[in-house]
Amino acid sequence: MGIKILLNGAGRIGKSILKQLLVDKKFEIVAINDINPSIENIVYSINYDSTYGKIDDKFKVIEDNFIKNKSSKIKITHYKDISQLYLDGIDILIDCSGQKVDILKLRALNVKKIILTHPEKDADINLILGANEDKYDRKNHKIISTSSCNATALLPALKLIDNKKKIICGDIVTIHPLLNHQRVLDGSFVQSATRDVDLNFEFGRSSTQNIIPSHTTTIKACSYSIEKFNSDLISSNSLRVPTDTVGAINVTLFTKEPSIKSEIVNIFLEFEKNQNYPIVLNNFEALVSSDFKKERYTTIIDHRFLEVKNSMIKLLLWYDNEWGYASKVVEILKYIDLKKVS
Ligand SMILES: NC(=O)c1ccc[n+]([C@@H]2O[C@H](COP(=O)([O-])OP(=O)(O)OC[C@H]3O[C@@H](n4cnc5c(N)ncnc54)[C@H](O)[C@@H]3O)[C@@H](O)[C@H]2O)c1
Repeated sequence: MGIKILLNGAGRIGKSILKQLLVDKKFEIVAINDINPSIENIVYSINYDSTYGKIDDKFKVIEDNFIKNKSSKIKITHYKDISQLYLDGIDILIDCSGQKVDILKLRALNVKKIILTHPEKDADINLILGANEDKYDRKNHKIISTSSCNATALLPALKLIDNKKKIICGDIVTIHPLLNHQRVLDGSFVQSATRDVDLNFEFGRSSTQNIIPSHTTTIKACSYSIEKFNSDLISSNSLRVPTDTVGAINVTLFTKEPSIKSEIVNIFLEFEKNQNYPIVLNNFEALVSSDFKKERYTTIIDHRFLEVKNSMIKLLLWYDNEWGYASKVVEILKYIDLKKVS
């Protein structure tokens, strides 16, 4: 029997996690909670997806709020308040609802672990593989944030360079696909509690017709995992672009030690050879964003654009912000190794 999981929120990230866990026998998604009141629509949106295609083993609605395919049977509920969820027999609750959570309410829930798919400074740990997994305390950490897609991509690269060359300052620009909280055509402003987006006028503009500049919480999210990588050290902003998935980050770093290009190239080549999880991938080919769709590696260094000038290092990173990030959530589920908890 697999580790039993309840997924709260079956949107872009929830469904990517679901599809990756469906083929992993260690885990069993036994319940999905989503405020979408239509169980038929939930099934439809799992079976068919414009970004990643349709699934072979399709789900059907069966009696009593259950959905089923050849391998799984999942209970569907529609509670808005996370503390109303029926958690009997659930080992892990994964929250992908995009709603701000009350940490005290979460701590009271009767499950072994709670995974939050957004950065959360009050979580027990904001865990990024390749950055701070050694700080995970199996016994005492119950609420685990898996940070953001951008921080998951960026922090392993920052840490690798800092270890060898000591970063003294830098700047990043995230080039990010559109997200469900934006508007298709021009509309009213947008707010998003978990993304620290408050009254954002630009996100109320058409996501398909514009490159939209905005602030990004990437560096703040990095600082929740490793404190020194904060906005005093690194400035940031973001450009939202009209593509469905796969983001890029343009990174400029100034280091205490000057470098030559081959040293920086070698840092990433070495890490790729010795890593325990799919984190760093080195790309030398003439690829574009859609070539990285469904890629599980989340710090993809594009060596065509790696530049070194004395103490300045310039990098271009790629990552699939949905599938790649979800695959890290799945790796983290394995890393926290529930069998050793009880
Ligand atoms: N999309 C990305 O690229 C990405 C990457 C990393 C992390 N995240 C984070 O993952 C979370 C979800 O993002 P998303 O892009 O999947 O959003 P989404 O809007 O596609 O999905 C959110 C889902 O949660 C449901 N929901 C809303 N309120 C709920 C509630 N109170 N209880 C239960 N379900 C509720 C919605 O009906 C929807 O199905 C956010 O916190 C986001 O910051 C997103």
